[in-house]
Amino acid sequence: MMLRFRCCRFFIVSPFDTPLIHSFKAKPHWASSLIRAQMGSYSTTSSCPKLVFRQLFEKESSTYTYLLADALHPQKPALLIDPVDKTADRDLALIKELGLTLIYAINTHVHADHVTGSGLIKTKLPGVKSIISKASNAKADLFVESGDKIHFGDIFLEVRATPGHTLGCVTYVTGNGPNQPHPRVAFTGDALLIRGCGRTDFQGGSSDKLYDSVHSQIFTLPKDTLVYPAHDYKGFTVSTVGEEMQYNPRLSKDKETFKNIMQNLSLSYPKMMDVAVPANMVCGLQETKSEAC
Ligand SMILES: N[C@@H](CCC(=O)N[C@@H](CSS)C(=O)NCC(=O)O)C(=O)O
Repeated sequence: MMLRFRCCRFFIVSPFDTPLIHSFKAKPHWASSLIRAQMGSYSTTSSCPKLVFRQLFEKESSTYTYLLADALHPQKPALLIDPVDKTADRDLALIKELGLTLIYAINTHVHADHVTGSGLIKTKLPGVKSIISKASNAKADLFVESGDKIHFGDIFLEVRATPGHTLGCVTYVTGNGPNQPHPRVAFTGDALLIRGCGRTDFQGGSSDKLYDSVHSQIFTLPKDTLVYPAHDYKGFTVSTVGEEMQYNPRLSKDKETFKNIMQNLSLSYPKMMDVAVPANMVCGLQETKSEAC
């Protein structure tokens, strides 16, 4: 049991190198403990032999798709979080190369800026099941709600409802347990972006709800939890709960300030919105409607 736990630990590596280690030595013992504790919240380098993890990027919509699999399970069951239609072939080729068995195509919400790859993937691999939240009102094979667990091999994701960007947004968090990845990993969709958050001006968006969702469902996770969002527009790849609690320029503020910021974002509507939203309500394949979901 101990061996399995160690095997699945994400190794904490300092994002800083030697000069900071020197400065540790110059400080009293209590100060270095404090710095080490704070560093734990910001460390993002990880390794876990059991968990296959790939962050994949679709550059037109700046979308991240995540591939996860249990490499130690005989079938190597895998899932994709937020696949994009344009990069579905790339992702499926990688899955084949790695000898994984894709079982789920999962969405964090009904996206407005790109078409999901779920439907397309299902036409190519009919055994794959699509998953989305019940609250999204979209078509899929399986619907999840807060507290549900999605198992792939011996690893699972826990579902946390995080409405606010859209009504049906959820965050998927790796399980809390001795044989689960450590630190935990949160796939936050558009609820929490790195140093930002999803807009709240359409699709049932609400800045009031988003603030509550992030503070109650994400900022209550351990501070070293890794944060992987559905988009990044600034070149960031990963953050942590502790880092976003401290430095997120929107969500580290009080609720009234946050609501004011969100009201004044003045973003133009996503270019693909009129195509993407109706398509994503039916798994990304409008022409074949719900049969493909
Ligand atoms: N320019 C892009 C859309 C950019 C955008 O609005 N992104 C959304 C997430 S996708 S609906 C968002 O919430 N952004 C928050 C922010 O602060 O940027 C396009 O035309 O597709």
